[in-house]
Amino acid sequence: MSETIFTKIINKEIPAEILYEDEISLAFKDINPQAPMHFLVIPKKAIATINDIDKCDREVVGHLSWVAAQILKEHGLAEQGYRTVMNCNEYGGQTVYHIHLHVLAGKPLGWPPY
Ligand SMILES: CCNC(=O)OC[C@H]1O[C@@H](n2cnc3c(=O)[nH]c(N)nc32)[C@H](O)[C@@H]1O
Repeated sequence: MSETIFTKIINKEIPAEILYEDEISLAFKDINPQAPMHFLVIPKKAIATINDIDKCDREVVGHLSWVAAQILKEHGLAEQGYRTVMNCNEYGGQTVYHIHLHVLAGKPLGWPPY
């Protein structure tokens, strides 16, 4: 698996504002927030894109949404609503090739998201 900057965050080699961590996932604030609350939830396994999710990864990918909801509930932001986004490759605007669930909350979000 190719290393990305997220590997360094997982290994605590570079700092991040961590919101949640367990043996298979990590959640941390996005460095360039696009909403009042904008964080990322990533698997500790370095899966490059959605296209690279193996059948054996399904549970950890679903776990990312559960983690997102737990964090938002803790912050009182779950009931009002929020958006989760996972971008894939160039057209999806993916810039870090380690899958990550964007979680945007804290304000009404427009649609479509482009
Ligand atoms: C642009 C959407 N496509 C995408 O691939 O998002 C990647 C997301 O990762 C964020 N990011 C990049 N480097 C870092 C970093 O060192 N630290 C943190 N805490 N976030 C980072 C970036 O702001 C973007 O929202």
